[in-house]
Amino acid sequence: MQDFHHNRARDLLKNAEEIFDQEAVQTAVARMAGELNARFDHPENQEFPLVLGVMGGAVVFTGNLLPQLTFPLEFDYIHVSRYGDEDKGGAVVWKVIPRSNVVGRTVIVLDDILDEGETLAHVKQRLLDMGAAEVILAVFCDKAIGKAKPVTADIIGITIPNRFVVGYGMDAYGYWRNLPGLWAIRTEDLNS
Ligand SMILES: O=P(O)(O)OC[C@H]1O[C@H](OP(=O)(O)OP(=O)(O)O)[C@H](O)[C@@H]1O
Ligand code: HPA
Repeated sequence: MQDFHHNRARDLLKNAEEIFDQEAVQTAVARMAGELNARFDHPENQEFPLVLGVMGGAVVFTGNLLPQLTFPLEFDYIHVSRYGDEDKGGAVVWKVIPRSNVVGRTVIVLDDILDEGETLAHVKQRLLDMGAAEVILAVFCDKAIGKAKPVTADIIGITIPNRFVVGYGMDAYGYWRNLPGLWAIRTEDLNS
């Protein structure tokens, strides 16, 4: 069983193409931190935003970005999944819902990828329905899918081509969230 997954993961990566290396990723994240600091790190800005990481894909992005933010904030997480171990999205499934600490707050939502936009549209609406004062969507990558999305991100790290990617928190079939760069999976290696 373990060797099946080990070999399948290695085969996927063998045929994949690195589209953004670690340095490019880190440069993009530093720029995003700068954009957030430019808005929130002022003595006259007395906000105390709530930063919400969308688990599990945002775990790496969140861990990199947070120490680069220089203003007072509270951190929490939510857990939503739409892809599971597939390469096509389905219904949005909530695993950990937002808490009452969102009420009246400026909420900065961190996610790894805006693909079809269903997940973050759902997340944003839920936060607003719960009473968040403002929701800022910060996504590490925005996939150019060639059609309109139900939501747009306020802060974007990189725009990626319309390909299924792994790395920097993103997975295919559970594999390769741990890669420091971004790799596009070969179409023939996808299930759908
Ligand atoms: O814009 P969308 O098409 O809705 O896709 C984006 C979402 O898909 C991924 O989550 P996934 O459901 O794979 O769960 P994961 O975070 O555990 O990988 C990713 O982390 C985003 O939250
Ligand atoms: O391209 C992707 N890769 C990994 N996870 C994803 N979730 C939505 N799109 C993607």
